[in-house]
Amino acid sequence: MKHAIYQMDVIVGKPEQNREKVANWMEGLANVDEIDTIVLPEMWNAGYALDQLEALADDHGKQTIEFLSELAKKYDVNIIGGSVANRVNHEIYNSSFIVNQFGELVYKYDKIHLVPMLDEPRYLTGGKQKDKVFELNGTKMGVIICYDLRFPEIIRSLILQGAEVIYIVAQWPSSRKDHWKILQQARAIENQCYIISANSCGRCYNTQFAGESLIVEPSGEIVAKGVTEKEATIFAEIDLDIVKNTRNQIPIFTSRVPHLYNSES
Ligand SMILES: O=C(O)CCC(=O)C(=O)O
Repeated sequence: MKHAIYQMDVIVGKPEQNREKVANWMEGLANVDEIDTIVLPEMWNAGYALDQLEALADDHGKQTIEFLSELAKKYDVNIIGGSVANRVNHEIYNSSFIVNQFGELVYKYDKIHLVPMLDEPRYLTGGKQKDKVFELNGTKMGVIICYDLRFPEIIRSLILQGAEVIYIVAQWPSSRKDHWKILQQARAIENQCYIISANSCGRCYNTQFAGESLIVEPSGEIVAKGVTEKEATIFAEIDLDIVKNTRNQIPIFTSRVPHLYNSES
């Protein structure tokens, strides 16, 4: 599966301009015909304009779904739609929409873990649905959003549902970029899966975002990486046989002893 990741400099508070940016980026992808899946970063519609989300959030994700569906059909690609501010009645979620190459919505995920350091719980509502895998081109996959990366339980849960690829969409700050890289490598190694991340770059108020979107193999090796703090497109092909081979060589999933893990505590 060939991927193109958009390490986007999101324009804060300007959903219309950001949609235009994404559409132009896709138009400019020279080899879009060969790409199976594209990946966008977190909150790419409004950025972290948290105090303006009442006005900026997409109502029931309608505009986002329509926009992504059109792009998916036009370019015949699956879209891991990053995440957007999404208003559902009186609540605003940080939601990821996944659309297949036929323009069909295959999954929606609302960010479960909200970030206290950013005051997210004041402006957003945390997801209430249990995490689930989705399928693209016959492969089971999962998606999580930024701070979720700090909770290994959520990725393990997706892996135990059969995921071989985990997407992480983020606006991760430069100040903690070591965590960004190390946590992704650790999650790839311990779950023997691909980790594919799209981070933003640029600034929002006083925060600089790291860029450095990654594709990490099940061995933990980084096979593609975006530049630091600048816009970029990262191309990489993943080989799912590597997941199977890694799981055969070090069979951690048959060595697990779950009845001895006090996982609810
Ligand atoms: O966990 C972190 O250090 C960054 C999290 C974050 O910025 C986010 O979830 O948007």
